[in-house]
Amino acid sequence: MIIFAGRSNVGKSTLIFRLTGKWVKRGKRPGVTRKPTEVNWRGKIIVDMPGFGFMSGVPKRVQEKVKDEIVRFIEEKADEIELAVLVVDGKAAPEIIERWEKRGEIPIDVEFYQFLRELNIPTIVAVNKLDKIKNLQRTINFLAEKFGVPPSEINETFVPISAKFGKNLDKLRLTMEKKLKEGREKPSENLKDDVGDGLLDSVE
Ligand SMILES: Nc1nc2c(ncn2[C@@H]2O[C@H](COP(=O)(O)OP(=O)(O)OP(=O)(O)O)[C@@H](O)[C@H]2O)c(=O)[nH]1
Repeated sequence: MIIFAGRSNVGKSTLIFRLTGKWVKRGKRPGVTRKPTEVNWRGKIIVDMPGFGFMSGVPKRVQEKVKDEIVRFIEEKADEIELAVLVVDGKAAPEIIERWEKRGEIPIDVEFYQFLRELNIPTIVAVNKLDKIKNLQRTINFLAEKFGVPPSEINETFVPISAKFGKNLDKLRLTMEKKLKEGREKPSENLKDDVGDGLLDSVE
């Protein structure tokens, strides 16, 4: 299972169409609460998650509910999810992140990325709307810093694309295939042992 997630209106559906040739959520009105939509593609299930974050005309209470449902879905399916593609609007994301930080809140994209990594789900950030980004390198570096991605992992994590204009999608496909092949990081078992040891140490 591969999931596509991101704020509302970042271009998730356009991207899934570009990659799979399948339209998800046809005829949907923006901001309408809905369930994750699944399509079959090359023997895999592709899931388009509902958009999270601000949606014009949607009460905050509903937005929170959507977010909770997404989190629950991912936690329940964590073992089945081989890859997550977090789609961000490369033009809007830096401004939104700064706005949230100024308010003293953790930006939802940052929170979401870290949530996926905590679940050990391999994650790619598709930096969409490349056609509108003025300084690409600066944007990527900014996002990497905020998401806590070390410089050595930037290339395999952030892929600038334009879903609408079909730009750089080959790079995204290759990166997705690479991550799928690599699978999950294995050290979680050792990590668990270490954590256990640490706890025992402190008891003794
Ligand atoms: N300029 C530009 N616009 C894009 C690009 N990709 C998508 N869009 C536009 O962004 C808008 C939202 O695209 P959708 O694919 O519906 O976005 P979504 O993330 O599925 O939206 P939700 O259903 O709200 O979650 C549409 O008007 C798209 O045409 C891009 O690369 N560049």
